[in-house]
Amino acid sequence: MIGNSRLHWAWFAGDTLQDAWDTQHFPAAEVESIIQHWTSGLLPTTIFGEPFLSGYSSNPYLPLYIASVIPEQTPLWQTYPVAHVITLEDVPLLGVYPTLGIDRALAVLGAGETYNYPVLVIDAGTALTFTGVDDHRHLVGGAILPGLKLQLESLAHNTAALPSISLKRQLPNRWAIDTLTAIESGVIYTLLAGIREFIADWLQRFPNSPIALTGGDADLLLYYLHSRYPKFYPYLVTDRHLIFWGIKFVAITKNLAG
Ligand SMILES: Nc1ncnc2c1ncn2[C@@H]1O[C@H](COP(=O)(O)OP(=O)(O)O)[C@@H](O)[C@H]1O
Ligand SMILES: CC(C)(COP(=O)(O)O)[C@@H](O)C(=O)NCCC(=O)O
Ligand SMILES: [K+]
Repeated sequence: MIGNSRLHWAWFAGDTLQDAWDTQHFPAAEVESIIQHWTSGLLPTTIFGEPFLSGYSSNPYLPLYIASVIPEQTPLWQTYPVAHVITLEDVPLLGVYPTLGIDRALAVLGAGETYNYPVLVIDAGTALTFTGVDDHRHLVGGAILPGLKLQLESLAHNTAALPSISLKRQLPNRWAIDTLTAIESGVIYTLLAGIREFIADWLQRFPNSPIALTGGDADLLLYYLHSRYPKFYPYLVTDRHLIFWGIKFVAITKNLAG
């Protein structure tokens, strides 16, 4: 999965997830040399210090399923001889609109297949997105806002006095009396209040629907949500692999591997 912040990798043997990890984006020349390694059977076990297809060393023609929200990066990986690019047409959801992000479609499909429909996915990635589908796999809709890191970075980058901060696993004082806590408080409590509204509205329409959290900030967000809104506890799950479950479903049902 080519996301806006980084690449998300999963290695499947049959339909069993063996390993999952993230790497940075690679420049074109680097991608070319990675693919050369794969196709020549010389598989590096680490790239830039990240595990990379570790444990996998025999068959260089492992099929590669690609989903991407960065159009320019997709063709770089398509030079691999058994690359399959997953597009919205491959995803068995009804009522999608043409520009819906493939990550959102796959995550909500993966969530529905794993936790049942109807389902709401909250993806706390570069952007934070809500994506809901009903029990007929029909897209209800969703929303997009800047993710946690993006909110913090945009404050730091567009002001003279505000520093760049990262969030801790602890709720700040709402009524802060220092700058760092004031930023934390503003971003966290506003985000949580907004998320609460979306969840409450969703549960009103679809009582008992599971709500699946994914993306780089899912664990932190779940911690905050549990602390602030314990009544949502029974509905919330975190699953970092929703998109991979979606890709697996598409790959198996469409038999994309041929
Ligand atoms: N090592 C990391 N690199 C980048 N982002 C990270 C990392 N660890 C946690 N994060 C958090 O994950 C978020 C990005 O989520 P992710 O799901 O990786 O994004 P995307 O799918 O858009 O590439 C960032 O907002 C950041 O706060
Ligand atoms: C909203 C997104 C930027 C989220 O990307 P991410 O944060 O996961 O990298 C991506 O799903 C996207 O480009 N969507 C297209 C617009 C839409 O979904 O309506
Ligand atoms: K853009």
